[in-house]
Amino acid sequence: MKRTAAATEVDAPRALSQALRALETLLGPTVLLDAQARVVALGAEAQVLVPRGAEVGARFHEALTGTEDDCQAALRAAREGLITLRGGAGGAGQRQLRVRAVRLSERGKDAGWSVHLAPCAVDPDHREERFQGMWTQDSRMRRLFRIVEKAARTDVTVLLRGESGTGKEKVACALHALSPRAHGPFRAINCAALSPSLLESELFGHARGAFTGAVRDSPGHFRLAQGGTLFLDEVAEMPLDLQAKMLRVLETHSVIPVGGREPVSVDVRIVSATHRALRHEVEQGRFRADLMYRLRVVPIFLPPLRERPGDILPLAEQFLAEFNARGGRTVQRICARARRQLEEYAWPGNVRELRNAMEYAHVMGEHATLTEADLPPEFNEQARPVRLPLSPASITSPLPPSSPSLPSPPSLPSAGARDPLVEVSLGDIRRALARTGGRRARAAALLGISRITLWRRLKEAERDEKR
Ligand SMILES: Nc1ncnc2c1ncn2[C@@H]1O[C@H](COP(=O)(O)OP(=O)(O)OP(=O)(O)O)[C@@H](O)[C@H]1O
Repeated sequence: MKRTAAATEVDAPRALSQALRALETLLGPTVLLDAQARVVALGAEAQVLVPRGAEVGARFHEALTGTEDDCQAALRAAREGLITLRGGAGGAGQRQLRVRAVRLSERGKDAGWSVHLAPCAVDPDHREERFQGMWTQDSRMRRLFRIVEKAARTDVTVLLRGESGTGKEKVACALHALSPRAHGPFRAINCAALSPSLLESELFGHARGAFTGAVRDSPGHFRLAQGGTLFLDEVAEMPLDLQAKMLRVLETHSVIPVGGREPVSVDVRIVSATHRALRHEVEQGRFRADLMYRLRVVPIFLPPLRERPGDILPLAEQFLAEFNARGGRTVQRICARARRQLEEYAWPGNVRELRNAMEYAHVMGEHATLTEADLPPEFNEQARPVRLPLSPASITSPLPPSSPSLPSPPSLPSAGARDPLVEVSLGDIRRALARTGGRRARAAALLGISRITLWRRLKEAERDEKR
């Protein structure tokens, strides 16, 4: 059929508003700027976020009521930036927007920016911190570092709780390194990795002839850690009878080696870790309450990586820089699609998994740009665990301008039709609440969960945080 001129004519304003709607569905509130950083168009969601001065033709910083420097920096930044708004919505003082600007080009020339916004509460404490080999820009983690510094000055027992790979051993090392015991030894033992009898002799030592194969005396970890710190990893897995002996050691500051009679004095600081809630283990009769109280004078909870999404890409880039320094391939950037996949992934293995994924991608890829094809197989599997695409970070990974077709949109599930593989983290809930101005019903609908589930999840989190 021959096309008529009318049939091929494009209704430009309509096409622009449809494109903006699609961008906002995929990436959140969106503002398009020309090459002089003047507003060309605002999506409906962006208009809600920047209600004042948000006129077409306005300069970006005027539209956002942010400082020119902040806005220029955000436009130039490869990573996302924060812009502090003056006289935020309702005139209620200051607000911040998390911003990522994507440069657009046309026939090799700068054509402006697609800017993606996410509201965020003003965090006066927001900044990056490197602490004892750990990096973060998350305020919870930064508060945790301050607790570690205080606890390190004393000999109090510390119980670290967190999922695998969140950095518990790193924190245990920090507690040692910052303590007056830093000159002494740091010993670590994994209570889940040994049989009960072996664990006892590894901890308390044994006398020659105590059991078949005990051909000589062995000091055990307590004595080897003399004057230093002993890190009991996976302490919840310790068998009950050994828990009783451990309690006695903590009370008497002495150990009796297996097969020995005389107690030997020990001067050791104990730091323990577990991925379980010890209180629950106590309730279930699997852990002694008295030992729990002895071990957790200072309890410290390490948040999972999915609850600090702002750490994902910077950490990924730092790991890549580390692998670049080893030689071989040099990765200069991560492409937009890979960034988005990294941000949306749920990271069940936390920072360790992120580090391993970057090492895999560094080895497998061949070019200066790391692409989604370089990522480990689980990223290309349909059923990969994903976070909901609500995080400020996840709205910020745009499609490359040259992308031939739109990827299937990240599925914001409809109410009652949740994919059971999609974990709704506390972070997702907080971001949904931020996006809906605190309206729980709307946040629940956005997340595809019931209001009751949202409420219950918040209560659980409050309880966990108090522990
Ligand atoms: N904030 C961080 N910055 C940089 N690297 C980190 C950070 N947190 C953890 N890592 C790295 O992640 C890896 C796992 O950390 P670590 O062994 O301390 O975790 P864990 O919670 O003790 O894990 P598990 O419970 O499985 O023993 C290590 O390579 C560590 O260096």
